[in-house]
Amino acid sequence: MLSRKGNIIGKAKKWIILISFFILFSFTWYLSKEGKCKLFTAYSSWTCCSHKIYNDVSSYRIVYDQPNPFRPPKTSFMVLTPWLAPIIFDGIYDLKILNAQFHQRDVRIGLTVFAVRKYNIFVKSLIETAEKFFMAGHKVNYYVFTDDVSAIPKITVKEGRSLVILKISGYERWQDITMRHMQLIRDYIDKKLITEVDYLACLDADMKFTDDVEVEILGDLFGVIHHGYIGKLREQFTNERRNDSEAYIPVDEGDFYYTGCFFGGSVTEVYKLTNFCHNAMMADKAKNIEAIWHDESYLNKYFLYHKPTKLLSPEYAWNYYGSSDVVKRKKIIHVHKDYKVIRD
Ligand SMILES: CC(=O)N[C@H]1[C@@H](OP(=O)(O)OP(=O)(O)OC[C@H]2O[C@@H](n3ccc(=O)[nH]c3=O)[C@H](O)[C@@H]2O)O[C@H](CO)[C@H](O)[C@@H]1O
Ligand SMILES: [Mn+2]
Repeated sequence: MLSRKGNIIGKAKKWIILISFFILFSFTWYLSKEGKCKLFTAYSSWTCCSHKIYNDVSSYRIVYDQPNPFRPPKTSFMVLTPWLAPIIFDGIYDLKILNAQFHQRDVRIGLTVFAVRKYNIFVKSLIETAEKFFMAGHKVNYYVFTDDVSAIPKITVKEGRSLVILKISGYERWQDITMRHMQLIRDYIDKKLITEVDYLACLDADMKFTDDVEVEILGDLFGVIHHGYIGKLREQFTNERRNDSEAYIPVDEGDFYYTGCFFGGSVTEVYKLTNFCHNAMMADKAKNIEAIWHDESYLNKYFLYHKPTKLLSPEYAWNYYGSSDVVKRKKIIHVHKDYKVIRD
């Protein structure tokens, strides 16, 4: 009798445990669906949104933290210019939202790099780090312009991405090499890129990616605030000050000083920018003038009167040594180089 009773209790216990598990599982499933439990929503949003290309809004949903209007994400530096362009710092955006938006549009992104003469040594680490950190999960084409195709090593890129090597004739002077990339980008947009990509990012060769650089940078027109001039007065900017140059900027004008090593935007806006810079350089050349910082000076002139719609913080073009209170994550850095040797 006793053993039978014990048997019944044992069976009941098993059922109770089984039913409890079932209830617990259903409850957590419900929470994950409703976005009420972080652990499960993190898992479900990762499985549904990471690195896939979606065009149909109804086929997925994204779950993310609600923005808190009383908790601005950054208070130590301006994140909105007076012309209402965001200044992109780590922590002010949610990539889940941005990736979903850009995947919906199935965007194609081009990255141009010029590697002429000795600068081809930078290409391998630039592309390899880009494969790790640049626009993960999106369609990317790299365009490497070089005078020596055979010097560019074979680099395998991930599915959905391609590496295009383009032969160009180099220039004697390094100043001409760096300045002429405006013309070459402009002409190649006209010839090919206008139908191949939606956005174009133009980067110096002597750089490498050290952290994620994703769709947060994309917009109609973007420029990067030069790390050396972040808190400087406009009269301290190294703009061109000769008023007969097309790059001339008076001392009482200027918002930020932008670096020449990284800029971009929609392919049509980059066309306008490169066209302006090239024409301005040619007009100056006819007057026997070369702006103080070459293409960077013309770029600063363009950005003064065609203001970028997104400004990237110096996280996106940091030097290989120093640190800063403002910049927490260095996403792209300059590679150390011996100027005399490399430009020789
Ligand atoms: C961070 C920064 O302020 N960058 C600017 C500064 O950079 P840098 O001093 O970093 O100039 P740089 O030597 O990197 O030259 C600019 C780019 O031109 C290409 N190149 C140059 C020389 C050469 O022999 N072969 C070659 O391919 C290459 O892509 C290189 O990255 O000054 C340059 C000209 O004054 C440009 O304005 C740069 O954008
Ligand atoms: Mn450089």
